[in-house]
Amino acid sequence: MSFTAPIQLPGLTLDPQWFRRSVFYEVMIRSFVDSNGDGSGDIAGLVSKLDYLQWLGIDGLWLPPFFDSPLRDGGYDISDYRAILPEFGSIDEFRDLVTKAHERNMRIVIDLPLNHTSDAHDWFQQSRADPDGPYGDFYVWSDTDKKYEDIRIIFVDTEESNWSFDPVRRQFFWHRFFSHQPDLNYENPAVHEAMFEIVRFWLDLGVDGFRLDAIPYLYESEEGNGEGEPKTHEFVAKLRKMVDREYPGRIMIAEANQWPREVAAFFGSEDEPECHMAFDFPVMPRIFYSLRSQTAGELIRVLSEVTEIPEGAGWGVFLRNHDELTLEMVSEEYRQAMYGWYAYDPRMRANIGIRRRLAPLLDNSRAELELAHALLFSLSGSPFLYYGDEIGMGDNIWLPDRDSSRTPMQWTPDRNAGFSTADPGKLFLPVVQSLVYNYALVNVESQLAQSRSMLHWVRNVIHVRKAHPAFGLGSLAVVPTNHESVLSFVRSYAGSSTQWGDAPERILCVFSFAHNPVSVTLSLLEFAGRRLNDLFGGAEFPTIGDDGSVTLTLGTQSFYWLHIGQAGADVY
Ligand SMILES: OC[C@H]1O[C@H](O[C@H]2O[C@H](CO)[C@@H](O)[C@H](O)[C@H]2O)[C@H](O)[C@@H](O)[C@@H]1O
Ligand SMILES: [Ca+2]
Repeated sequence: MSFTAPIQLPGLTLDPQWFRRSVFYEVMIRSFVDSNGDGSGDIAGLVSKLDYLQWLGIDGLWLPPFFDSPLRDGGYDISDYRAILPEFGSIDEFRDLVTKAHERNMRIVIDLPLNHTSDAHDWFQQSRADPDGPYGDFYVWSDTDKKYEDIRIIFVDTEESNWSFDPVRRQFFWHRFFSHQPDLNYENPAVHEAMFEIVRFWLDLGVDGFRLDAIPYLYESEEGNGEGEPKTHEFVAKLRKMVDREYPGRIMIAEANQWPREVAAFFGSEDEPECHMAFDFPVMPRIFYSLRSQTAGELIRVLSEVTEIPEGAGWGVFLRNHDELTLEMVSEEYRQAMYGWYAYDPRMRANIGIRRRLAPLLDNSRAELELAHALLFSLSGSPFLYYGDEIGMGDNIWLPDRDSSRTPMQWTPDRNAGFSTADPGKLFLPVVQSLVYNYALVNVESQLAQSRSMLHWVRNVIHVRKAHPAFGLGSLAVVPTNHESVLSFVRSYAGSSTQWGDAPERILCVFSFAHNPVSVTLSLLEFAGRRLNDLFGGAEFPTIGDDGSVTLTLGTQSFYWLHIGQAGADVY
């Protein structure tokens, strides 16, 4: 893949591969900090916490939509792509956010739902009122709801059909998500142009990239299944060309909840690149499966599958995000097992997934939280943290839909968890007050004051990861073991000098999902005779035998990151 030289933006290091070295943080503006006491988080509030995020080691923010919206789908129902929802702030405040983030060498990636708008968008209002007008063909209209009948429904909890009848235009319109979110008609070149202009608008304001929301669903056909159809890929490649030509260095991230080969298609090819990054949906539920089943087999299987992606492209790895923990990428048998372990109360489910936060999912087990994060920070791809997970925030399953895990960030034990000075009844969502996760117990301030807190642990691991380019840029090779509960792989990177000199950096990662201590033998023939040292404290581990085997003991649900010494070296 060839890169046009990026233009250096003030404050940012010039690095065409910045996204592969970055640790990202998903922050919902509405949920983070309320600067003016109106009960809703806002841009100025986020700006006030940039120092905190920088201290944590965050290099990039992913901001879910903050545009004008009736907020019937957390902002993914946009009524004006160029306007900021007034309660979140203004364009000037957004400019200030970009400047202040860049001053800290932190990038801003914004969410771009390209597939659909809100039915309150002026385009839809004009489209339904005037079929022959300039927006008449902006949406997918039909006289019948019998088209594309094989295309699945995504929001199975609320939708019975992908078609809804519009009483104004007296036709059906197509929607892959809520019936208030009509799909745009990408068969219409004017829609392409309109979207390109919106992309340019935000790039001109200095954003560093886009998460392309629900990207597989742009086109539908009778022959295909409406997911990643050839014309969808053509559009994404065309968008990439424009971004590379006009805004080199800015990135596109695919949100495609699909199998590895289908997701990988969103990277495009060397000649026809599409996205720089794509979220790894198949690996995520398998982390949760391994934690409860005490087996590493499913993770080993997906990690062993070689999915070729273009040179320079990268995966995005995550544990949780603002949506339900989707189980679309596991078999029915595994899905049922996971519902049993993680969503024993039907209230915990949403669509095909589980609407809970990380800490409650893992029953607030520190060992499991550390193990899950150690995977997040060492798997192939850039890690995306979800706001609040760094302190083990809880959720509120009594709230509707995915609001259960979008509650206000817990900063202090004071009123409204330090999120807002508003009357508590005025908050957009109540703060978590459950027995275990009550904001008086779980908050940033108290965790800053405890050196062994989850927050300090997460920060430390982030900094260790960032000291080793193999994690961001290296390859991953699964290591055979003799224990079904153990996952092991080697991350290797030969590209640049490290604290150990110019020799390739190799890191052995070992994870035990067993609920009791284990002894495991690894087979590392290629590294016979090499020394192993712990990446955190430097402690020396058993040297790999001449036959390539090494036996390690691991405590309950624990892990190691070990530096593999150079051949013949007697120190590491
Ligand atoms: O705008 C509609 C939705 O778009 C994204 O959806 C994704 O989330 C779904 C689950 O909530 C998932 O099943 C689907 O595959 C994704 O495309 C966005 O992240 C959602 O918040 C939004 O409702
Ligand atoms: Ca506010």
